[in-house]
Amino acid sequence: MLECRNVSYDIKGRTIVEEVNVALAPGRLNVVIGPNGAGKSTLLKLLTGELKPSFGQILLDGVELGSISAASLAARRAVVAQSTHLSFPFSVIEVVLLGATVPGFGQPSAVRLVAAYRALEDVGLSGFEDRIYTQLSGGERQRVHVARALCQLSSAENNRTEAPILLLDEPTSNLDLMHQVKVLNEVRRRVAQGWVALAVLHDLNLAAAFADTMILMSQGRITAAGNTDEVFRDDLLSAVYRCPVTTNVVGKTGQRFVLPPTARM
Ligand SMILES: Nc1ncnc2c1ncn2[C@@H]1O[C@H](COP(=O)(O)OP(=O)(O)OP(=O)(O)O)[C@@H](O)[C@H]1O
Repeated sequence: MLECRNVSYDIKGRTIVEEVNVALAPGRLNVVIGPNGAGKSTLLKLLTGELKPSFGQILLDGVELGSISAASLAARRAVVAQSTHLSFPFSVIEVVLLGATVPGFGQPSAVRLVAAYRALEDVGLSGFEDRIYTQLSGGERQRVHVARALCQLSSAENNRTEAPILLLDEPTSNLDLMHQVKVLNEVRRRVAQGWVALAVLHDLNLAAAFADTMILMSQGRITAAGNTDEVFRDDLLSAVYRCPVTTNVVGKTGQRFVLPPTARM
């Protein structure tokens, strides 16, 4: 269980995450939505340990995140950041293996290599192993980073007793529809195996299709959290996004969706 207890984060005299309480349990895909500047990435960085809360606590299985060693944390949780710049001409397989070369893993390299090939297959990049990362398209690069995170957690799998934790900041922002679905299906597959997962997504319909729990952020606070029906309310979304939102339900599946206002005018 990864938990935020009454967490606030201040920078330059401004509170950008305020009194957030979240408990991420294994076996559920948590999706954070909200407008630009709502504090989503900051919350994710607090959950990764990259930022330290100004107030409150981030706990991993009851232990303060800041007191866990970098190596233990790396064996347990993987992060896909909103943007990652790599300027060296690494090959794709080298980038994916970066995720599994954290000191202390103690795994034979063959295990890591198999995990890396599998992760690339999972994100639709089989055959890209020897391509140069800097020469890939934006969507291909993004999928390499998802593969790196999956490889990191799979490589550490053998000596694991606790649930792996996957934290993703807009992992599908550059992906076409098929790859959005592919990547989120792979995340869901891990969630079904008991992983803890949280993804920040901007696409509300993608969020509704894949989330077990939606967390709606606005102005640094959690405005609503729950299943899609609880969060996808016209009044709530219209107020938070400052734009008239009407939600609908797909007849056959009952799945909620949002149309951009212009599409209905
Ligand atoms: N290092 C920083 N210094 C000053 N302000 C910051 C810093 N990091 C974030 N902020 C501000 O905090 C607010 C929240 O930023 P954050 O990146 O968490 O938003 P977000 O919800 O992820 O937005 P987006 O959807 O645009 O990615 C923004 O107003 C941002 O400008």
